[in-house]
Amino acid sequence: MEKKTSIWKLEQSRIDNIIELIRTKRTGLEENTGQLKENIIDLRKNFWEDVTVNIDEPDEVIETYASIKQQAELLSERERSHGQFYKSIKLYNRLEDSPYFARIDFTEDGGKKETVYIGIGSLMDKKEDDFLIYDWRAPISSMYYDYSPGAAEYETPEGKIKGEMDLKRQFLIRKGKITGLFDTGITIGDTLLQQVLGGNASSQMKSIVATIQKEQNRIIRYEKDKMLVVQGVAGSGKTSAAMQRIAYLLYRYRKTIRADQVLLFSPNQMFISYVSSVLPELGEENMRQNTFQEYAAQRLDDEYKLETPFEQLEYLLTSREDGADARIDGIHFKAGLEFKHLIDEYVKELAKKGMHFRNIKFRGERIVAANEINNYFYQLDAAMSIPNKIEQVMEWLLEKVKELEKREIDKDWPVEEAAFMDKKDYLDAYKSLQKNQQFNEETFDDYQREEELLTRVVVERSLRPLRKKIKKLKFIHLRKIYQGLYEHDLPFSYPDNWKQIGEKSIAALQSNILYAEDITPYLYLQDQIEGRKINPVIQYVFIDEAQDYSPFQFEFIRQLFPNAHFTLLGDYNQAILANVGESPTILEAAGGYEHVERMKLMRSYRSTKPIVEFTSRIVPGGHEIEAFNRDGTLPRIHLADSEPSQFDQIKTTIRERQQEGQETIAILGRTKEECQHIVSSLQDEFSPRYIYKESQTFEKGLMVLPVYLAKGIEFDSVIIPDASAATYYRENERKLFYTACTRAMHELDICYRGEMSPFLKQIPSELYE
Ligand SMILES: Nc1ncnc2c1ncn2[C@@H]1O[C@H](COP(=O)(O)OP(=O)(O)OP(=O)(O)O)[C@@H](O)[C@H]1O
Repeated sequence: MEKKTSIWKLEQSRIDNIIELIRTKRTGLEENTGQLKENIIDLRKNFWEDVTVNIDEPDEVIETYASIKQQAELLSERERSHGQFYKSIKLYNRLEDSPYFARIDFTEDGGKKETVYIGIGSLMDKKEDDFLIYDWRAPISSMYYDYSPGAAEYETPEGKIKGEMDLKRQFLIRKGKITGLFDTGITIGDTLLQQVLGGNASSQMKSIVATIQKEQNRIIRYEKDKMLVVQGVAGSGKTSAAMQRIAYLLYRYRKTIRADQVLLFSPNQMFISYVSSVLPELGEENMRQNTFQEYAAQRLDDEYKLETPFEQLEYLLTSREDGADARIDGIHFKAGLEFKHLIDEYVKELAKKGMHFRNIKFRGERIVAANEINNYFYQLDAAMSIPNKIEQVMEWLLEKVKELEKREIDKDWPVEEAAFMDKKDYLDAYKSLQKNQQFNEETFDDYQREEELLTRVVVERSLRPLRKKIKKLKFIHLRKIYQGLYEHDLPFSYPDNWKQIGEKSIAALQSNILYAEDITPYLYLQDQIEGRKINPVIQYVFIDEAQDYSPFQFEFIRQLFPNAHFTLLGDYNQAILANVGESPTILEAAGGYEHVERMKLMRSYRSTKPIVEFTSRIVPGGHEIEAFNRDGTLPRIHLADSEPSQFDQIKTTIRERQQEGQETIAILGRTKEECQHIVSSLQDEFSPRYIYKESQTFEKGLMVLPVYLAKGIEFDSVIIPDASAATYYRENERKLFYTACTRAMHELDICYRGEMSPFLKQIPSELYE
């Protein structure tokens, strides 16, 4: 005890010294930042005074250019330093509160013992000679995550460093004071991890730097192959590892990669806001985040209403209409790469025949007929690619518009419209004429000339939207071309009910709805015709919940980012979207690519041991799932004999959980309809928050939401309102049920009526109450 106290005091006094140094450094920096800011303002104000502008002689032009460039470089260098200072100040503020979370003592073979303190950022001593704190991402820090005391090693750019680690200590420091100190043995302090995981759910994901596990650290620091595929069980820290990996990459390649060159594909909007605080907490800027849906919507310019994958799932969970089977078959077929090959074949056909174009109209009159465009297109050199031909068509149409412009100027309508021009438009037109030096004060009263020039402006303006449309290639009738896919008989093995599949899609398209399963193929076809849109800037793409992306969709994304490294994370047991059907998910199928590294995460950290033991029985192969050793109560299954008593049961459960202090309680319904029903029956007493749209964020308290919106998120307590055999019985909903149950961190309650779902029947009764 005596020893511990003295260690504690010693460590605290080191922290006190460090905090003092942090404060001194920060004050110095703040003074410098202030000066720098003034300096930047001055530079901006006097930018033109400090450059020599002279453009009369060619030599002087070069000199002027050099002078401007030099001045601009100076300014941007100062601005960069300012950004850097600002970042350092923010880091000091965080370090002042909690300078580090770990210490390791390491003796390199043949070297001296080194004491390494690890925190979220690094700190040098006064003389800037030695590290007082190492960044958790520094090579030496990796030993903290990878080894227990004993022989240890770490990689550096110069090679492996081996030695002996004889102390591994963890700290909990808040407001500069040690509140916990543990010397750890075999794994990274179970004590600390126990404490962290025992806390309440938060509406924002937290960083896990202090307790990253060895298997997670491999993912975070992986650098070799272009593609990393992680299959991890529910709650194994996939998303957490992904976020730490981004922070790691931004540090490791800080000279070459910026945060906006990293893109994370997220399952929904709620998830986007859930993870958005992790990187700022670590002192990094957020990466770009997008849902695939958002990306598609941007590309399609609001031409269609896009069905979301969640609406598609709702349809499948609830639809009993005729033709639903055809749609399901269509969803599965269109998810596969075979459909992509089919489109490739179709495009080859289109090079010969079958394109569709739209009439070009102006003021209700047809200027160029669709078949004229068609003829022009097909008389172009057959060796040219379709996108090249399209470009030629565009140029040709723009020429036609020019001719049209000349004709329209002589008509009456522009004169009439010019007369009704409002004052502002009139002045704008006048100014633009003056700018083009077609006009001056003396000639302005020349009425005829004024009229002529104004009509020209009127015509040019009226033609602007048409020109824009042509440049955006809107003369291609993509919908019809896409529909043509169902009409052609290409040498391919179509599903038997291809015709019915086509009818469903076409009916939707004609009402301007693009089904979720048609979005990727539609965009892909568009790219083949208009030319592929690629993004060469993005260096790292992360796909979370990757099990829900179809192989076609993944291939499409891969081609979109030709220079990127990919990290895919997911769990095939949570493949709840209809894309995949019974086929392997991309986590399993990504094997077709070269240079892929695969990793597995088998241990679940989110839920208590009893919950993991229970939920792992729901899915095949679940015996391989390991639970982190965190105690808790057994899940409870509640039987009711009628609907009212089932609701009473739910209410009692809510009250109990609230009394226990569970802050975030989620009732996860199978469909929206079920959720609405629950919300209305709980309204009077509990006023739960109903989350039905992915754009909503979640907060602490009691909420009701469909399972698919809870993807990737967690709650202190989860209540499954109805797990009767009449509700959950279809085999293809097993994963949905599993996903629902694995959202629980501390408590899981399942209600049912009559017979229990077959997914529950197989669970040994000693695993629940
Ligand atoms: N090393 C760790 N230290 C502390 N907490 C951890 C660690 N690993 C995971 N966790 C916690 O476990 C929970 C689950 O993590 P995360 O959401 O990253 O898992 P996931 O594999 O993405 O889950 P799912 O597939 O079920 O959505 C989170 O609360 C996370 O903070």
